[in-house]
Amino acid sequence: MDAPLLPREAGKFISDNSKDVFILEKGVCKVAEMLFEKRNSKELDATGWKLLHDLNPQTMNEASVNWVFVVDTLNFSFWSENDDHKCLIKYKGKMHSGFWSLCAAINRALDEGIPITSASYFANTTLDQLKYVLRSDTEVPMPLIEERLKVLKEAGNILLEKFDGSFLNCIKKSENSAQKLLQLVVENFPSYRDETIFQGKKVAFYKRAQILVADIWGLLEGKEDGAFHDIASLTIFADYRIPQVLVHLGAMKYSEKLMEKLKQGVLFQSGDCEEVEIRGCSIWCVELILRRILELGAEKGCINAHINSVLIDYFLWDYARDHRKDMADIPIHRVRCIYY
Ligand SMILES: Nc1nc2c(c(CN[C@H]3C=C[C@H](O)[C@@H]3O)cn2[C@@H]2O[C@H](COP(=O)(O)O)[C@@H](O)[C@H]2O)c(=O)[nH]1
Repeated sequence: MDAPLLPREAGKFISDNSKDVFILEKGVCKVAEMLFEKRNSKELDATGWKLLHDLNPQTMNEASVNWVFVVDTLNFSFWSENDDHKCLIKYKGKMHSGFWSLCAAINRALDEGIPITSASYFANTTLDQLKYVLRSDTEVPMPLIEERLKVLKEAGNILLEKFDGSFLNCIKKSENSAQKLLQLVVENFPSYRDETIFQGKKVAFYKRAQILVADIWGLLEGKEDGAFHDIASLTIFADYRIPQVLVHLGAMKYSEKLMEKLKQGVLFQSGDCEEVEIRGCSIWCVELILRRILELGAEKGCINAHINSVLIDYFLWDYARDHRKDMADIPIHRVRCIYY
């Protein structure tokens, strides 16, 4: 089959043909104005990736690059059926949930002398070793542990065979292009091929591949090997938090039928039309928010060309984290998959 629509075009196509998810222009403008006011803050700057998140590696070196690769290879499906019973991981005296529980587990393992971010180790990890590394401090384990083992070992063996065991070698082949690195990741690492069919067209979200490129950009602060001249070509990373916060902020809305299913906690399959519409409309909604931010800049004579969908994503994702209680009335869509 021919090449898929890439995330931005996929988002537009899905939004143009969506039946249960809608983008609200007034909400798009309101979110754009909120972000425009923060255009000079650390929250909308590449350095925020380290400055705002102490679990992220703070040193720009090869070990940190491989830390990002391992974390983004495992960066999926942290939600629990019951929010009162979920995997929590304690690290340096603080309890972490969701994505941050993964980072806490990786850092805890490294502190214990387990070389979990070295390809020669994680390519040959056993199920028991990975269960130990990702062990929860509650009775609820991290979801999809067997799938995590499979994708981690697969990625480790490919990294050893094709990139001499280091993701930095893959980055160097990208010649400072985010799109080239994205393609290298998707072509070489099968678990990153986040693609599906929507109304007869093949569409790609590439959520983990895009966030991997973005996190490398953040780690390296957009400098040297991380100086991607086309970083603005990436879209948001279509996960289950961004849609929730876009609906909460009034930029997107669900049909009554879909909202009812979400409230009932219906388990969707990766590729279901409602799931694809939620992910695709989220992408296109943020593209419209970005477009409005740039219009505001032009209208007010202040160019903020540095703002892109990656920084908007990071801001919205962190906003969702900080406003979890305020968003309690907006359910996430539930899918168990290795893509997000
Ligand atoms: N769109 C988007 N999705 C993101 C992230 C991140 C972590 N990125 C941080 C790391 C460095 C940067 O500083 C970011 O702050 C995880 N996820 C996704 O969210 C879900 C987990 O949610 P919860 O259960 O609440 O932890 C799951 O699908 C996971 O894949 C992001 O940034 N954007």
